[in-house]
Amino acid sequence: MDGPPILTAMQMRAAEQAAFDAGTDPYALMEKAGAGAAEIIWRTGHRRDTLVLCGPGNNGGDGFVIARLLRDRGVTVRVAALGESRTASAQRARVAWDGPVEDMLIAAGAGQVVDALFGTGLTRGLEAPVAARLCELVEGATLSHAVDLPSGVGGDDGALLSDVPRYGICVALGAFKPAHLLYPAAGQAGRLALVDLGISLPGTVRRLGSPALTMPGPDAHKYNRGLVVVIGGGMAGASQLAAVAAARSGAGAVRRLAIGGMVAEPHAIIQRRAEQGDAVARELEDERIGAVLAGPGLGLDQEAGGRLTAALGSGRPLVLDADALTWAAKDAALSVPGGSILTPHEGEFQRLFGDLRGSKVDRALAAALRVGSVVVYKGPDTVIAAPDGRARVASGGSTWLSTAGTGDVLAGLAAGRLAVTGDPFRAACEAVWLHGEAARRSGAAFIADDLLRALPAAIAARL
Ligand SMILES: NC(=O)C1=CN([C@@H]2O[C@H](COP(=O)(O)OP(=O)(O)OC[C@H]3O[C@@H](n4cnc5c(N)ncnc54)[C@H](OP(=O)(O)O)[C@@H]3O)[C@@H](O)[C@H]2O)[C@@H](O)CC1
Ligand SMILES: [K+]
Repeated sequence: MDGPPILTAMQMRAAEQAAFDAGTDPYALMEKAGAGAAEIIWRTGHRRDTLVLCGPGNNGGDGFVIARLLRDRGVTVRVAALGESRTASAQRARVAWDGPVEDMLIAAGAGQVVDALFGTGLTRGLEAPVAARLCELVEGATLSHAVDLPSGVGGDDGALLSDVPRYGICVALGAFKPAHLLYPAAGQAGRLALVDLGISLPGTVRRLGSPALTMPGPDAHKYNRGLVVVIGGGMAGASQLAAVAAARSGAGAVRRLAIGGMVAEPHAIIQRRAEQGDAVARELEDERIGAVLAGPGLGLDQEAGGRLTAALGSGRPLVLDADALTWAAKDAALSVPGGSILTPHEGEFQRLFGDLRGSKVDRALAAALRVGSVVVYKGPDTVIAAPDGRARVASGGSTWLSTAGTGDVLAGLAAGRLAVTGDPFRAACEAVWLHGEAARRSGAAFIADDLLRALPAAIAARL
């Protein structure tokens, strides 16, 4: 679950400063960063003729180190700079490169381009002629690498501050930055690589890693493996997708409370009629219940409100999705109990929390703190945030997930894992990972039902 840390520019600078204070030589760190990046570029580009673009700061310094080390391996390397080097380490790296330095704005292209113009020190978009030339050079190359960050992206929030080309590989130095995983910036690199600089880093915000799941023990039975109740509504298919996802997430038993006709299969899902709030409340009195899911197909009529009110007042661990979030946004009387899991997409998030400031990670964390619950802020870059400040980011998954019913599957997985683990943050992380893995295994043009079939193999892969 714990992938590599994600640091803002300020956190990165603080981590580097702590390493310097503890005796690390700043120039040695630049050499290490440049060597790590050069190794990755060498492995992919080999002897391809290379143009390294160097900016005025330490990112440019990394570029001079990379140029020198590639040339030492026999690569034909040219360097083009944007002005003078302004930091002590960058000046030292520039002196160590004893070849010519061309003007970036008029330099000719090459088969491989390395962008070391700007990294975490970028404070504003590139001037239009610089951005235009950068795009021409990168798009004209067969291989391209952005060093630390694509020049022109806001490292902390993933915004595009000027025109940014699309790179083959982005080589992150020391740690991932939010822009490596948050869109639109995350879409500007085909692949991500990470160079470990060996410095100690804070780990509260991380990339989502693969979970370690466990088999049921010999004492397992359907109730101690987790009992899930899914509250249904007018759209039976949505709550059914969620119920099957909960069952296939490893939970021991799943009940679906239906308001109308029953769904034929699978037979493993127990279906009961519960149309009014008081009937739902009675169903939720069972103390063995490990998670209640409300939202998928719930409805927005008065009776749906009654069913949701019963869930909110049940005292059981909750997962709230879809219509439950719409209800919570429009009816201030419906307060979300702390310790729940909320799974809003962009529109639901906006309706619930309004315009929060900062990056998607910042907004998810602020929302989690406000409701005292885990927030799964969905999208091509899904952020899972806990009220204690932990966050995990899952990005770059299958874009085929943008189809009807996949949100119901995710909500069901979250409820299932919550019943299994009893830990909302862990459950949300496991659910997002399993959802992404089931999508990856389902290939192209799948439908939500296909994800359900892919789940057992996705789980087996992590046992
Ligand atoms: N710290 C370390 O020890 C290590 C750091 N490492 C590397 O350092 C990178 C961070 O370096 P950095 O802080 O020097 O910032 P960087 O991104 O090179 O640019 C800043 C310069 O650009 C300028 N500038 C900004 N925006 C601009 C614009 N739109 N158009 C024009 N100019 C603009 C800005 O000037 P100003 O804003 O004052 O005008 C300043 O001169 C990091 O990403 C990693 O690659 C690694 O070597 C590991 C060791
Ligand atoms: K760069």
